[in-house]
Amino acid sequence: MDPLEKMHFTTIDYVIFALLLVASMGIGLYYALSGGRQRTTQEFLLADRGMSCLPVSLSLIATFQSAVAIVGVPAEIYTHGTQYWFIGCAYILGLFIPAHVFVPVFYRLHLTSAYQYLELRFSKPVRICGTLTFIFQTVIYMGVCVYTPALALNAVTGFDLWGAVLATGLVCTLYTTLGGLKAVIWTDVFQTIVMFAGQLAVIVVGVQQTGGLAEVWRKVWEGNRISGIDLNPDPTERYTFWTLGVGGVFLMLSLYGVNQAQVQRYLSSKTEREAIMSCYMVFPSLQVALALSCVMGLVMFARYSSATLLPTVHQPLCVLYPQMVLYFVMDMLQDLPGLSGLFIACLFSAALSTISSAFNSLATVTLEDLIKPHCSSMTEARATLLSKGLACSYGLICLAMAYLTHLMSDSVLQAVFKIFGMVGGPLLGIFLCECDPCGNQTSLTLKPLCLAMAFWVGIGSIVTRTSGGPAAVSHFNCTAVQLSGNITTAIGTALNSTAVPTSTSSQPMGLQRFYSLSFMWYSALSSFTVVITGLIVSFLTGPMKEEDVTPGTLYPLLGNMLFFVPDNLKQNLCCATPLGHRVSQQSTWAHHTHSSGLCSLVETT
Ligand SMILES: CC(C)(CO)[C@@H](O)C(=O)NCCC(=O)O
Ligand code: NA
Repeated sequence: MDPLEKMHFTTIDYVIFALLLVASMGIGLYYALSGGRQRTTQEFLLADRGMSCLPVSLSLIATFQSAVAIVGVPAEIYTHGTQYWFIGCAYILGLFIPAHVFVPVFYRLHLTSAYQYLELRFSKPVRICGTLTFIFQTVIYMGVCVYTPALALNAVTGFDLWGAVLATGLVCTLYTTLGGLKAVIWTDVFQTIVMFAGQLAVIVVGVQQTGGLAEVWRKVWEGNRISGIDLNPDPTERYTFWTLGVGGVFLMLSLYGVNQAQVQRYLSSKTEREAIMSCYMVFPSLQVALALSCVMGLVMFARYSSATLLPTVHQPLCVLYPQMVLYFVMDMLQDLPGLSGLFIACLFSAALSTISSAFNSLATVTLEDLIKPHCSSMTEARATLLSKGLACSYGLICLAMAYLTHLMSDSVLQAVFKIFGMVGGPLLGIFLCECDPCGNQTSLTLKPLCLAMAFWVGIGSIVTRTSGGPAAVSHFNCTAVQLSGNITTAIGTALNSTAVPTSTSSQPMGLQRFYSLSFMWYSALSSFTVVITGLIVSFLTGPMKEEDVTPGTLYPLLGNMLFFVPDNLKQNLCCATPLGHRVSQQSTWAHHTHSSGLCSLVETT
């Protein structure tokens, strides 16, 4: 089949896609009309703090599993082999630390916004800075999320690009504004199931059409796509065990530990135990999600590794990065009506579940951190109305951001990882000061400096196009066919080139070398610089006075690590800082702390 020829999309496919939108709207309407009918901010933004762990955990994975991962990961596996799969190792610490360090601290403080924590621990300017950083990161991210599936669908089926963007953006805005966080979480549950079903269907059909599991295995093995563990310490190497397993932990922490979208879900849990449980339950579901995308990449490779299986041998199969997966799916499923619709629904489910979380969490931080502190007399009814207005406005901003994404040209998965690292990394660094009882105000004034450095390496790599090794295009010998006029980065796959690509470019030198740092390290690098400069400055300027530390805002890291040391010795080491239990008890804690000082308190847990 000619890659430039648009593929057929039957009525059943359109119906399935429409059903997804209708069902999501239905869930939104249900929560607008049931329960407390979304008349308080507690219900609209925090689902009445009554959620149980199963929906919360599925919603947690849906938030950062967007169409970017669904189309980006298989393409990554196809071109670079299975090395990326090792990011699964980062999930262990990347979820264990949030469950036991961040969740208890945030939950016991009874927060609404994660950035409230920054004011309790440090000061108001730090909180504002955190909130603005989050808004910046999320607004860019949601543009990419809504644009990616629409572009892929447009390129392969000719479905109107802006029609798809408008449909997803508007439907999502509507159900988010109507049904609040309850609707967001329950649509996430439904959409996660559709997402898994769509990917599974493609894998099953793909394996069957390629000639069975053994055949798929033989082809990916012969094509050198199964990567062993790569322990190369070079930080400019795109994917190695270190970039994925260690750098990935920091990426996971910034997403699952301190990102408002996720923190809000922990806070909406019925009890602290449920919140911790939901974090644990993310682990298996996230492994399933990762395995599905990786296996899909392998099946795709197996199918196209041999020229004889290609529909048209004379035409090189060259597809653009985001479209590659969709091309594969449509090529395979076109004779099975309904299944391609299911995959399109899977792609849009992934997008909807991400942008709905973005709208709700953006409304929350804007109201709680930017507006409420200035209007203390606002009534509950007004605040709820305002938060609905905010959710709706962010929905419209999302459409504008989709247009901006249209003008960008980086590979989407890379672009998203770069944004997460550049913007989310420094923010994670500030939150990591949770474990540093001595951290003071002054130590955070250097934050802009660290942010500047994170941006320097990120922007430098975008401008010079170097991060994580040369672009895939240079690996393969191919004439790039441009499916869409606006994207210039094309990923080519030569028909017969199944050998592992050889790196052709010379070693980068000097600044070039700094820019070519693998983007998987961005989060780790920027959060580390914040922590290290923070430690040095607070050491030089003297630690924060004990009575200035808000009780419950410190995690007794040293105290817990030295669990084998007797309590009285720990007191002398000044590392037994208590963890507050509830905000209602805060006054007692405060009283206690002010009269006796933090060090004399023995940990009660
Ligand atoms: C968060 C991870 C890394 C977990 O595997 C993954 O879901 C991911 O790559 N997410 C970012 C890209 C996206 O928006 O889907
Ligand atoms: Na999603």
